[in-house]
Amino acid sequence: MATGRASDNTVQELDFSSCGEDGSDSSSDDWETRITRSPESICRTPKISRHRSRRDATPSEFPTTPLRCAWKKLRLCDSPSTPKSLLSKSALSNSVSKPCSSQRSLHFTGASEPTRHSPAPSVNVNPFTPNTFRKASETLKRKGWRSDEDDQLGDKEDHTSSDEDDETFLPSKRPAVQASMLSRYESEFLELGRIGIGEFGAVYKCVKRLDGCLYAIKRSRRPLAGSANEQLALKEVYAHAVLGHHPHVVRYYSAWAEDDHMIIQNEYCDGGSLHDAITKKEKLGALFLEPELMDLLLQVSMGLKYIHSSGLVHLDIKPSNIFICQRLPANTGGEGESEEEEDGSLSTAVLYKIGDLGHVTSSSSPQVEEGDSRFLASEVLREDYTHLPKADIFALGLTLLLAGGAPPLPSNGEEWHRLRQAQLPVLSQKLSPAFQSLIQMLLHPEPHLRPSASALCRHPLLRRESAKKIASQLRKELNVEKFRTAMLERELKEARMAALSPQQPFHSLVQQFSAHGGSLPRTGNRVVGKNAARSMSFGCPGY
Ligand SMILES: Nc1ncnc2c1ncn2[C@@H]1O[C@H](COP(=O)(O)OP(=O)(O)OP(=O)(O)O)[C@@H](O)[C@H]1O
Ligand SMILES: [Mg+2]
Repeated sequence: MATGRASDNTVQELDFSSCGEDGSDSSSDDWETRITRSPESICRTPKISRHRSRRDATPSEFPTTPLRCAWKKLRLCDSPSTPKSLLSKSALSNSVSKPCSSQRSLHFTGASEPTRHSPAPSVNVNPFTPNTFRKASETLKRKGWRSDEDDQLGDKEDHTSSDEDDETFLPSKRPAVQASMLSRYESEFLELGRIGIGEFGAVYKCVKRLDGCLYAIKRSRRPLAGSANEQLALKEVYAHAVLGHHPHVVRYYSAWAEDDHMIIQNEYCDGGSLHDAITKKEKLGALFLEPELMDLLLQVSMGLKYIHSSGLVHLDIKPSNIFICQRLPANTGGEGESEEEEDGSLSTAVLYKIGDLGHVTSSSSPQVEEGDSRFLASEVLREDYTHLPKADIFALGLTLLLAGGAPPLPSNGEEWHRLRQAQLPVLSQKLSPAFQSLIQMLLHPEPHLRPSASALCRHPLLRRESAKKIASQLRKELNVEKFRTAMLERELKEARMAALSPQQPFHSLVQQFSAHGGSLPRTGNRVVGKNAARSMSFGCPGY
């Protein structure tokens, strides 16, 4: 998997500007030749190669597949729509392949009176976004980013995909592109940089001009019409649309077709993928330790439980398809997280989310497109689909091994088979026997003997670890509260003493308390610890 900064060339050469049928494919070809394949994406079993050739088959071999028809119908470049609305709209109209006049009238800035020849829309600042991004947005606002004169903006090629983007990204300096020339992607999003490349496509970090929030926009690498790739693309969209929202599944917002490529707008996960996190730790000579592995296992099991209970299976669970969201302190006590509270993952610093639903299929009537061969359960290779959800459990077991320090997994050969015969690699850390045997169960050669995702969510070992974490979090919070109370008691005592002293005039009392950043002690309904900022200003040992 390749991550990193979007090179100047890449950004410059992307051609999203056409939404007509007759858009040239040359940009796509350039695109494809520029892409370096991820190590994960090039590992396939011979069987998968067979599937691959099926995918790359000519249109005539798939003349009337429903998916093909659906794809054609998706070729709209209209106002923002869900796939469902796209489909229903397309059923009503035959004019879908014509350049869309409605798109020309899309105006998001509100900063100036939109005209037909207005430049690219700028980006709105969302006051409700988390601090980091808001700060960046406000800085930009101060710099006059959202001015009427978009040609004052900085160079688009200055954008990178680095973490500093959140703090310092600059908007694009567009040549005098008229809004009427913009694709939906361009008119609705400001691209900040490329964040990853996979088998299916490239993923870009973008800010949506209208709501000012970050999104991960995935664009298929190859033109889809006429190839079986459209089946994969649509699978991902269908799965997302059916799945709805879950804290451990990457959230889907929208999808549309543009210039014969599928574009999917997903939640942006600021911690990147688990694969990135493992690589980063490896470089530092570190590993995911047992409590972290348990947390990972519990959280991904929750996501899988949700997917499986919806009658679907993922079939491509692996570190590069598990995404990380760093939890902001402000979120930890928020409402609307009851599901997480129930599951016990509220106390964790990171949220793991299952993404990349391109291989999802129904467990009852499966159409299997195997994922990465390194994570493939042997029964799937044998085309035994009777316990498909357990194939996800198997892949999760291997994912845990990798995070726990196992050497790289084989994509075929003797070693591949040994792993599927309960012969696990030696890890570079010692795990407790209980956890070791749980991992062994995940990788059981007999799929029906592997625990289900639901059983894993209830597993005492994982629940205990999660309870320990909650207890430690609560202990920390209790200590902070104790410290605050102690400070308030001290202030109260000092105030009482000062009040009792006959020499001290009232105004000096006021001065004394304001010097402490405090307030006069009140009789009545003082809420202890309410003014947290004041108490914390004395400095809290250990925090
Ligand atoms: N929502 C997201 N938030 C942050 N980064 C993302 C997101 N989606 C994808 N990425 C980045 O882009 C890379 C490729 O994404 P994704 O897995 O969706 O594409 P893919 O083409 O299906 O890849 P593969 O076939 O290798 O699984 C990921 O490994 C990750 O680094
Ligand atoms: Mg992927």
